[in-house]
Amino acid sequence: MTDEQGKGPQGPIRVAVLGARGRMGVEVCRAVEAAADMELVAALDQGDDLSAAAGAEVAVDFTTPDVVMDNLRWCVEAGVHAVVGTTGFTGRRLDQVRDWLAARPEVGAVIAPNFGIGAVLMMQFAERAARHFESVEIIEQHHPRKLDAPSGTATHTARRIAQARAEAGLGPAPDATKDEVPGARGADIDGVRVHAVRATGLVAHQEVLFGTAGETLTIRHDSYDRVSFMPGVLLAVRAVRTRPGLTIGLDPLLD
Ligand SMILES: NC(=O)c1ccc[n+]([C@@H]2O[C@H](COP(=O)([O-])OP(=O)(O)OC[C@H]3O[C@@H](n4cnc5c(N)ncnc54)[C@H](O)[C@@H]3O)[C@@H](O)[C@H]2O)c1
Ligand SMILES: O=C(O)C1=N[C@H](C(=O)O)CCC1
Repeated sequence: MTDEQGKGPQGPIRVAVLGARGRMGVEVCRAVEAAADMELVAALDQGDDLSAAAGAEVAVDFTTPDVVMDNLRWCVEAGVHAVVGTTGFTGRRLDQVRDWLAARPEVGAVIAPNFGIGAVLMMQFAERAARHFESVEIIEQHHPRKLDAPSGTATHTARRIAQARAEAGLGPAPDATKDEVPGARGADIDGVRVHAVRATGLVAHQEVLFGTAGETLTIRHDSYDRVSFMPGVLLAVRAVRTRPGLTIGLDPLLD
């Protein structure tokens, strides 16, 4: 239940942003400040003391893969719910987060490789199509200042496709390549080839190309502006307080 300003019975949701001076952090600060039911209580970046986020109910992390685990550990131990968009989450990292959360069962964390609603649907559509096609490859395209390749979204998509193919009893996609310049066939993520393109002018884009006898299917998503991620981030901030434990991806929040 909310009042006329959209605030809950205990006032606005107190939000801290980690990575606040980054490309995503700036946009998240703007979105939180514009949301009637939220209050930005800390905007922190490299070198700032995390204890300034102790008064927050929810911390949103868009930092870098090398620091996100320390931030997340701090949040869980401090009892601050976490919404994490930073990439670099391997299965081992997710297990580690589950362990931390097990010790603080009232705390929630949402970790999503992509907060764009269209991107979430693109991944769902790709997972659904995966069982019907012999071949699949992913082409992701991003701005050249991105630190990681392939993208978190592409890695997550590849893992979901690989799982769907395995459940459908599909073997490896056909590929006669014998003579290869290293990298020409992309990265192998659970048996799915992923090609990473970096170019000025791009923001975040992905194509999933499926093929079978006589036909192909291309599923494509484009983020032209980082505002595209904000509805998903705000949705997660609102939801995480009542979702203890680990939530991976935005899918369960959309349903
Ligand atoms: N999940 C999504 O929807 C989504 C969307 C866009 C980007 N991303 C990911 O978010 C991350 C950030 O992307 P970006 O383009 O904003 O990068 P960026 O380099 O512009 O921003 C990262 C910010 O984190 C800061 N930082 C570094 N160490 C820190 C620390 N210890 N504490 C606090 N801040 C620290 C940096 O100074 C910088 O300002 C990347 O991993 C990217 O892949 C995810
Ligand atoms: O700009 C980035 O960096 C992005 N990172 C995420 C990823 O790696 O999938 C989401 C899209 C934008």
